[in-house]
Amino acid sequence: MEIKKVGVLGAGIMGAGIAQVSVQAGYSVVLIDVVPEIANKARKTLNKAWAKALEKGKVSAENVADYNARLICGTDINEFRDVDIVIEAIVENIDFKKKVHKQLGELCKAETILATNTSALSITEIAAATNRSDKVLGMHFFNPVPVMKLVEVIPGVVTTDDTAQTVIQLAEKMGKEPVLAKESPGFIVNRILVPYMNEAANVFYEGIASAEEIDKAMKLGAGMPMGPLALADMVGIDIVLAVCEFFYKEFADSKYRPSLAFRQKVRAGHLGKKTGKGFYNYM
Ligand SMILES: NC(=O)c1ccc[n+]([C@@H]2O[C@H](COP(=O)([O-])OP(=O)(O)OC[C@H]3O[C@@H](n4cnc5c(N)ncnc54)[C@H](O)[C@@H]3O)[C@@H](O)[C@H]2O)c1
Repeated sequence: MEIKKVGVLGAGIMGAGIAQVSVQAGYSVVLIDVVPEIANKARKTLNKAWAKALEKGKVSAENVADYNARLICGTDINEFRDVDIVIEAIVENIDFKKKVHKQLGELCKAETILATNTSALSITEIAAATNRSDKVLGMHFFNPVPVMKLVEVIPGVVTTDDTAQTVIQLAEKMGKEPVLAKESPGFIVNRILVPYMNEAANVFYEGIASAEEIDKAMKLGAGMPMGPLALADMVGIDIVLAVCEFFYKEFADSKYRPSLAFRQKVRAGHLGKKTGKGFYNYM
C-alpha cells in the first residue's frame, strides 16, 4: 500500500517530532491531541524549528508555507477517517493504548495501518484490542525525532510482512534508518541501554565511584558520547525505573532488578533534569 496521508495521535515531545519529519517527507499530516493547548503548541514548536532552518538557508519560505498547508493540528480524532497510517504517541500506558487503538480501528479505513511508538509495551497485546491485528505494529522513534536516525520496526505476532515492509519504506522516506526487531520487552535499544544505566546506578549506589567518575569512565573508556547517569537524568529517572520494573516483571529474571539508587532518587523527587536534580544538580 502507498502511504499518502499520515495521522499522528498525541502531540507531545514524540508526536510533534513525528509530525515534523512526516510533513518534511512530503506527506499530508493530521496531528491530534486530547489537549487543545498541546495541539496548538506543537504547530508553534514546528514553526520555530522551520524558522531556524529558514535562517540557515536549509528551507525556503515556500517550503515552510507548504509544510503548514499540509499540516492539520487539532483535537478531533475523526480527522483520521481518511489517513493511511496512524502513528500513536500517547502516554506509555497499556490500557490507554489498547483503548485508543480499538477506537482507531473502528473509525479508520479498513486498509489503514495502526502503528504505536511504545518504548517497551507488547505490540501483540495492543493489536489484539483492534479489529485489524494484522495491520498493527511498533514504529519506535527516538528522541529528538528530527535528529535521531533510528526507527525500530516491530511486527506483532500476527502482523503481515506487507504491513512491516510498508512501514520500513515510510521510515526510509522520512530519512530514517529502520531496523526490524521481533517483539520482546524493550525491543533492541532499550533492552540493552536500560540495564546499562541500571548497572551504572548500582556502581554509584555501592559507592564505587561518584556520578562524575562513572560518566567520565564510560565516555573516555568505552567511547560513549554521554555518561549513563547523565543519560538517566536526561530521560527521567522515574521513566528508567519504570522500564527496569517492567523488564524485571516480564522476564522474571534477577538480572533486571532495579537499582536501589533509582528508587531513592524517585522517592526524593529527584527525577533528573526535569525536576532540576537527579544524579546531578541542574538548579
Ligand atoms: N520521550 C521519549 O524520549 C520517548 C522516546 C521513544 C518513545 N517514546 C514513547 O512515545 C510515547 C509518547 O511519549 P512522549 O514523551 O511524547 O509523551 P508526552 O507526555 O510528551 O506526550 C503524550 C501526549 O499524548 C497526549 N494524549 C494522552 N492521551 C491521549 C489520547 N487518548 N488521545 C490523544 N492524545 C492523548 C497527551 O496530552 C500528551 O500531549 C510513549 O509511548 C513513550 O513511551 C518516548
